[in-house]
Amino acid sequence: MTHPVHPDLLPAGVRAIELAPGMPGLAFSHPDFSAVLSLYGGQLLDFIPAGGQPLLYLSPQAQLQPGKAIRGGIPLCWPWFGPHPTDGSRPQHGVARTALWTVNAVARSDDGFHVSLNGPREGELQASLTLLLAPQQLSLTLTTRNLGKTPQPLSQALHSYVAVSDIRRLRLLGLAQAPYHDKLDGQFKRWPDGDWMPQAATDAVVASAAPLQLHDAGWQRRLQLASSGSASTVVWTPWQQGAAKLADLSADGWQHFLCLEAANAGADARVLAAGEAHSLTQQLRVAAL
Ligand SMILES: O=P(O)(O)OC[C@H]1O[C@@H](O)[C@H](O)[C@@H](O)[C@@H]1O
Repeated sequence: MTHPVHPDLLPAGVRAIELAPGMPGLAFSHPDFSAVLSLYGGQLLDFIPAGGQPLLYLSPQAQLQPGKAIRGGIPLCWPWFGPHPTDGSRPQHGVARTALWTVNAVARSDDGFHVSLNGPREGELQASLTLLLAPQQLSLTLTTRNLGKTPQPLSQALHSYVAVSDIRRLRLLGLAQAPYHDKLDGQFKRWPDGDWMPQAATDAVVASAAPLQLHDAGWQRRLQLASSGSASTVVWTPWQQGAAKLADLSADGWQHFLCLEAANAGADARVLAAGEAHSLTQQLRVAAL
């Protein structure tokens, strides 16, 4: 395969790679971190602070195959989150994660690497993505523009698979008392008070975009998550029984991630007016516990 990005256009520390046949990517190497971005899906797959544990979980069983979604990293659910609102034949979580994205620009500054990608067009909606990969921190902004003449619905998520030492050794702070839709039983509930410790399968669309902290006792690490352009957060873990139904997760894979997704989902789905653009951002920062 000829890589879509000519190596001469890439700054020092960035390499054009092929993740699998037909799946081009970029590999970033910086004194303070390394990262891998798949152009298939516009999906950041890996981000590892130097000498530290990975920030993102990528399933060793992930299928790197055109037509399949990659299990791990930060999949982009766009321009609908979950099942298509009216057409059950369309793919779960939209079309962005199985589309080939193109590189608009890659630059290096004192902050780190700045990447801008162009994504698919679906109907009248056009996607683009910017990433900042910096020491101890990454930030993604998914922008949607309505190129048409009529209002267009949009729901989406930056579906981050946060890598963890052991899901049973976590405390999540920031969602106490927030209303949420429990997708497992269809009920509307309130998030429990105090710190939350995952203890069972969870699939929640929480009506909150408050900053989150994830304390990981096993890795002695604190992750800070913040978002903008969002009023909803999705918290998902399949736990053991749910994971057993996912062919692209190993038997113990569920123990090693918690999905914390900056979203426009549920009641937070948007309608973009003709010509309007909307940006959804998620920022993840690592600190010691
Ligand atoms: O298996 P997929 O399509 O990547 O989806 C994984 C999960 O993604 C979450 O965001 C959804 O809330 C869950 O319902 C879903 O099961």
